[in-house]
Amino acid sequence: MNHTKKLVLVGNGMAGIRTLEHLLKIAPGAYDITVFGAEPHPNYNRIMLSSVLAGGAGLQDIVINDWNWYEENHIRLYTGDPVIAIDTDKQQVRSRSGVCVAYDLLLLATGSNAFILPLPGADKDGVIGFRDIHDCEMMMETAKAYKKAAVIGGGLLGLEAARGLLNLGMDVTVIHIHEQIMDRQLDEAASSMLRRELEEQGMTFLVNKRTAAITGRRRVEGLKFADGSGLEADLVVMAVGIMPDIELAVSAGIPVNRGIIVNDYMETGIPGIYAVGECAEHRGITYGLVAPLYEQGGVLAQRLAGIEAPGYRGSVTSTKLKISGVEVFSAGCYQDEPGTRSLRYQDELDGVYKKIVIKDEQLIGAVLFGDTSDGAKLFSLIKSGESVTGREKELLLGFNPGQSETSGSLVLEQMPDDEIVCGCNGVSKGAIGEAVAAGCRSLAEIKACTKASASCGGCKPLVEGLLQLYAGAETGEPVKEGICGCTTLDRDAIIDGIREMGLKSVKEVMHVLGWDEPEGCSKCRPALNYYLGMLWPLDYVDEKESRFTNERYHANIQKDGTYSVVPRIYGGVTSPADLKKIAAVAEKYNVPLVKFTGGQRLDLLGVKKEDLPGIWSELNMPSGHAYGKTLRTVKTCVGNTFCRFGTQDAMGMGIRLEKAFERLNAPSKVKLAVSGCPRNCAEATIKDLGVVAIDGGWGIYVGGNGGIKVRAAELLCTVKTEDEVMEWTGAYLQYYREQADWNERTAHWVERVGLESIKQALASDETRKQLVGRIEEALSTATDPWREIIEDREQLKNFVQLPELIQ
Ligand SMILES: Cc1cc2nc3c(=O)[nH]c(=O)nc-3n(C[C@H](O)[C@H](O)[C@H](O)COP(=O)(O)OP(=O)(O)OC[C@H]3O[C@@H](n4cnc5c(N)ncnc54)[C@H](O)[C@@H]3O)c2cc1C
Ligand SMILES: NC(=O)c1ccc[n+]([C@@H]2O[C@H](COP(=O)([O-])OP(=O)(O)OC[C@H]3O[C@@H](n4cnc5c(N)ncnc54)[C@H](O)[C@@H]3O)[C@@H](O)[C@H]2O)c1
Ligand code: SF4
Ligand code: FES
Repeated sequence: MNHTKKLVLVGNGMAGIRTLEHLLKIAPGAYDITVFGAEPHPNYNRIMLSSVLAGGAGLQDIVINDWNWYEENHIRLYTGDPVIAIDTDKQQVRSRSGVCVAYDLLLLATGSNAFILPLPGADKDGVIGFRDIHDCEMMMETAKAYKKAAVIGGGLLGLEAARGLLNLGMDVTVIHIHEQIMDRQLDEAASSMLRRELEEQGMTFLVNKRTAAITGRRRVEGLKFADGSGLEADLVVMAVGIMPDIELAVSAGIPVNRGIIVNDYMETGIPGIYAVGECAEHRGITYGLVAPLYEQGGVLAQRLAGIEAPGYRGSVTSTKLKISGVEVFSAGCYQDEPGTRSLRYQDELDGVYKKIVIKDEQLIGAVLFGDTSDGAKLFSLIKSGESVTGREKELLLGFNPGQSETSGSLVLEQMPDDEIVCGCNGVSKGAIGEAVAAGCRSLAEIKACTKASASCGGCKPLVEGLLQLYAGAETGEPVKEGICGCTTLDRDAIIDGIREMGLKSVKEVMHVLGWDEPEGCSKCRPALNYYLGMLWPLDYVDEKESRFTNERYHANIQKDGTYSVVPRIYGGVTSPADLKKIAAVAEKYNVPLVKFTGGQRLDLLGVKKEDLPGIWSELNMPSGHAYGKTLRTVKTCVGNTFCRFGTQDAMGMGIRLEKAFERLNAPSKVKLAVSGCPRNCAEATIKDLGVVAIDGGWGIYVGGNGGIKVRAAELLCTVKTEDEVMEWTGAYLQYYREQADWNERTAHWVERVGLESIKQALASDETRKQLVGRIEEALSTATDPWREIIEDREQLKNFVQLPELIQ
């Protein structure tokens, strides 16, 4: 007689199977297990459906446990056969096909259903939710025959669906009921930045819109809105939230509210029946993300294994939007509320926004846009609840291992071993440590071994940090990692690949070098665009779509959506004629603010996009490139032309440098300055390259920065003549162009590689001449972008309606 207890799991999804995985580990053979799944598939990673739709993964890639797994673990599996009744007295379940199975313990993990708005016409063909493989396949089929997609709901799911449909070649409109998209995860600033970015990717948004009806005959033809307007659509995807699937529980008399009510041990109101996952309601909360569901699964597995352990207390959640090219992270309480203190950092140039919310000395929430690399560490701090007093700056501006006692590496070191690092796949810090101990030495190997970072990718920085912590220290060498989550190749490998295989476009690089994400992301696309331009200066045609907004519009976008215009003023030396032109333009276009910049330039702020070409044309001055990864300004003092202390002509030197290197395409922005004596009024020693006059010559200083982390420039060399200044500057800048990572400022680069190595590289006359030759070649193809746009009707269309074109 078999005394093994019978466990029946209803729901072959992520939470239920995760619970079984745990249970099999801690109590192998304890139960005779049967699983019923309504879908005709083995257990798969639902999260990855977004990647499947977007073309980043195939259905075969998202299976978590294949058919063999069930067999190997002696699990009886019924797929495509939902349980339709539970007899709680007889303790047995019955499936749609009539299979009856008795249980000692029953586990409900039925997940959720997509919420379909009960609108007139919601039953038409072409109206679907986005929840399972079937929905995904249906969208992919529809995209082959139809063009216009409408996604109702601008939340995580709606936006990921919209991105996928764009990749499938459809025109996509997202209809959102509120003003701000992702209003459940983001504050106003981050939401606006996200919307702008997605609009640039090709999405159209209709906000503050309430859908009233779906029109068409058998198949959907359009939407009608409550305000009387309408939209044509061949496909409507509803992504307005989810409803826990409690139908079966209700029919069995199990107590429910929004979800199936459970206690801290996932027990329902009926003894012997448990619920886990999205269908379960714990302390009044139902969850819609896997991390908390995996936590529930862990607690339940221990309960089923008879292990005494603390119960489930509820979870703080974090989310990351899985759209390549967009970095968005949100965790905990992200809105300002009474008793909370919010700190914000915004960098309009690089499109970065960060906000942290503090209450009673603890970090309780964070929103990151543009740079989410600290997301996982902030999330870890939110969960730990430790005091963050005095660490606000570090939290907001970024963890920097080795900088302080409270640095990022310390956060990782102090993290308990059982803390989950990868929420999507339930991988703990300890498991990463074990993988490294077993020989994993790259993110790809850790991914293959543990599945950490294989889904949303939000944990990649944390996994990389742990890899560095465990393997970096052991080997004494930094671990080489991919330039972003789309590839495992580092910069050097990519550059070698491009060179050796003669690759000539961003797409080709991603294809030939085996990118995981076929479209790349906001990190790798501009980096590849830069590397290709640097390697093939004469042939490569710059890919505008791989550049950031500011570089595409050749103006700095401001927080209210207007732009700023900074004409080039060489060396900061202007003339009455230029000043008159600037004043006339500012008056004519009602420019709200005219301001001197820190680099001695005049900035016209608050300009509307459609006025840009007109202003550029009437200024008739070159672009000051105040927006790009290029030479920005050469600041000068008056030097010996007027100043009684001056020993050299600082203005002349500065103007010569600026005229030689303007329009230079660089890994990051480059600022120069020239001072006429060591009093250094032009602050040359906090610039990327500063030239300071000394008696009978010049000192050239490099690697300075006056930004977030002030760094004093270091002396590269002293020279006698202006020509030598030109040669050393050219050689140094070209060496930086060739060696630095994309987006790496000179200060970081010099710190990383060490000044000595740069001095050595530039020591020989011959090498310097070659470097100068190459920089001149690169500069020979540079044109003035403002003029180029004014003279190109195609490009002008991005700014103004054709009838208004400036000739
Ligand atoms: C496109 C998409 C992207 C997502 N991205 C993320 C993300 O990036 N990060 C994140 O954390 N979360 C994400 N989620 C949410 C995440 O997938 C869910 O939270 C998770 O899958 C829920 O797990 P579950 O086991 O509770 O439910 P499910 O995975 O839905 O599993 C429930 C299963 O039970 C089956 N079932 C229902 N009733 C019965 C029955 N009577 N008999 C038998 N079987 C039944 C269902 O068919 C289903 O297969 C995403 C969801 C979608 C749809
Ligand atoms: N990257 C991720 O973490 C990820 C990705 C996809 C899905 N998910 C999860 O899947 C579940 C479903 O996602 P979701 O985005 O549908 O849910 P959601 O509740 O997060 O968002 C739904 C959005 O639809 C909007 N909305 C509601 N009614 C509307 C209407 N009538 N018209 C237009 N907009 C309306 C809401 O304001 C909300 O912003 C969630 O639990 C989500 O967390 C997570
Ligand atoms: S740096 Fe020297 S030369 Fe230049 S303004 Fe100052 S004192 Fe005069
Ligand atoms: S947290 Fe999503 S893949 Fe790790």
